[in-house]
Amino acid sequence: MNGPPIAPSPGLNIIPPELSGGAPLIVVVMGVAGCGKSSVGQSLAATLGDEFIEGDAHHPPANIEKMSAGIPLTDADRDGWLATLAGFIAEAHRAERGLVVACSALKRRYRDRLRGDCERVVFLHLHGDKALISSRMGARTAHFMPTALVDSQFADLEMPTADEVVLSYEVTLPAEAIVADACARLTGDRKTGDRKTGEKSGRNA
Ligand SMILES: Nc1ncnc2c1ncn2[C@@H]1O[C@H](COP(=O)(O)OP(=O)(O)O)[C@@H](O)[C@H]1O
Ligand SMILES: O=C(O)[C@H](O)[C@@H](O)[C@H](O)[C@H](O)COP(=O)(O)O
Repeated sequence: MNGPPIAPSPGLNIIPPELSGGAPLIVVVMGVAGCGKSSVGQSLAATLGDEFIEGDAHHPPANIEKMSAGIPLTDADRDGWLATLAGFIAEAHRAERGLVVACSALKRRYRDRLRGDCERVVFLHLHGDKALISSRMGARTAHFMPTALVDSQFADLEMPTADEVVLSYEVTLPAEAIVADACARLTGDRKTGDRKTGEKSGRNA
């Protein structure tokens, strides 16, 4: 594997033993716009054989219009969107299915909302330098999110802490390295590839 080695941050990157070996986990790939949620999330879901849900596809049109116009979302704007994604997570949890969701989940209370009482939820936080993330956002074509919103994204970000179940990666790492390391930590002694492949539902349309 190329790229810098993966060094877990203290207290993070540990999947509690009670989550290893049981039903597949539900992963929320989180972080500010442009950090790599969609790229890493899609690839992780494909590797695990789980369904992938693109959170952006579930914003109401008013939220997309607001962000496109360079106006940051408020807690109220995010409320219904988080409820929708929390519903998908609860459904996967009930069915004991694995699931990967790309969702910024910037604030602690948003993450608590997404998790609800589903104990199999793990957050995968992609974090990095504002300048690097801005340049990746700027290089992206055909995306509604303007680089102008990067400051508000960082202002809203509440870094996950060790009392949350979090895998944390620097965005300087290649996406393939992040996926390989996360996959190994998430599956523990479970094997990937022998699970039923998640349906690619219309949720991402
Ligand atoms: N680990 C990485 N290394 C280099 N480029 C990356 C990495 N992850 C994502 N990218 C690129 O950065 C840009 C933003 O990634 P994207 O997945 O759209 O982020 P997000 O979904 O968080 O907004 C894309 O052009 C993507 O190809
Ligand atoms: O809560 C928010 O402010 C948004 O959800 C935001 O964080 C999210 O990242 C956008 O939907 C942009 O989409 P990308 O993350 O794909 O740039």
